[in-house]
Amino acid sequence: MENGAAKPVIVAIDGPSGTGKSSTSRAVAAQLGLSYLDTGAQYRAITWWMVTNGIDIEDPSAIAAVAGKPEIVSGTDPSGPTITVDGVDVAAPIRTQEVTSQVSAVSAVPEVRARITELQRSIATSAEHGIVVEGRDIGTTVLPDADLKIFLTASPEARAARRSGELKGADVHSTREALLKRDAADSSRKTSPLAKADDAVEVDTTELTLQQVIECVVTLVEEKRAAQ
Ligand SMILES: Nc1ncnc2c1ncn2[C@@H]1O[C@H](COP(=O)(O)OP(=O)(O)O)[C@@H](O)[C@H]1O
Ligand SMILES: Nc1ccn([C@@H]2O[C@H](COP(=O)(O)OP(=O)(O)O)[C@@H](O)[C@H]2O)c(=O)n1
Repeated sequence: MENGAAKPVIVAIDGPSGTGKSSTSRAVAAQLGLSYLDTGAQYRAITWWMVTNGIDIEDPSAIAAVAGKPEIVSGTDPSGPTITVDGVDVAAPIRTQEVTSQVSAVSAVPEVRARITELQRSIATSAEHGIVVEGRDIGTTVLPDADLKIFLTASPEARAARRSGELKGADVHSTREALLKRDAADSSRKTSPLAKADDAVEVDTTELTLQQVIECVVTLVEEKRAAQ
């Protein structure tokens, strides 16, 4: 747009675990003055609530029955994203092994996805300057009309090495197995599985530095904006 504020731009970044979605999305949003939404944190938050309230994670109908109860609020400033459940800051507890190992089961429940998807759409449409939203089904289901869709990939070895680097003391082999198990569950669920949208740009980050991935995505966003 000439002589005015740029039209809000919506960027969807999807891909499996450890491909660099969070780090890339945050940096791109910060660099371009956009909001940032980590949708995985929302699924982790609802999982944390289920675990904390003693809901049987093996029972999808028990999860479905209470999916509407917790109030999840996401702060979308890329320099300090936040997440609360019923007013409690859960940024740390949602990263525990306990939550990580249960999140795929909770996020496969259609009532959970419907609730969280609605929340994601309302956050995305109210972002004044635009937003980078990262997850598994953003380009396919949550925001199919996003201005730009990116699908990040990397070899399982690279992803496991990155993740075990973060989790001090975790060995690469067991991290790789856990990560592949979660990918398989996320890719095979019936409702809105992890998938590349037909019109997404695929970026294999195996041999790229984080900085190179960020630059690549920033360039793609700028090209889109220039063409609008
Ligand atoms: N291209 C890259 N090269 C090396 N390390 C990376 C790269 N991209 C991300 N990382 C690191 O890998 C880890 C996982 O990245 P993250 O952004 O959390 O991935 P995701 O959100 O896809 O699970 C982080 O420690 C991050 O700094
Ligand atoms: N859009 C999304 C985002 C995450 N998720 C679920 O939430 C889990 C945690 O996502 P995450 O982005 O925090 O995962 P990692 O950063 O550990 O890869 C995934 O394994 C999925 O089960 C989802 O189903 N849909």
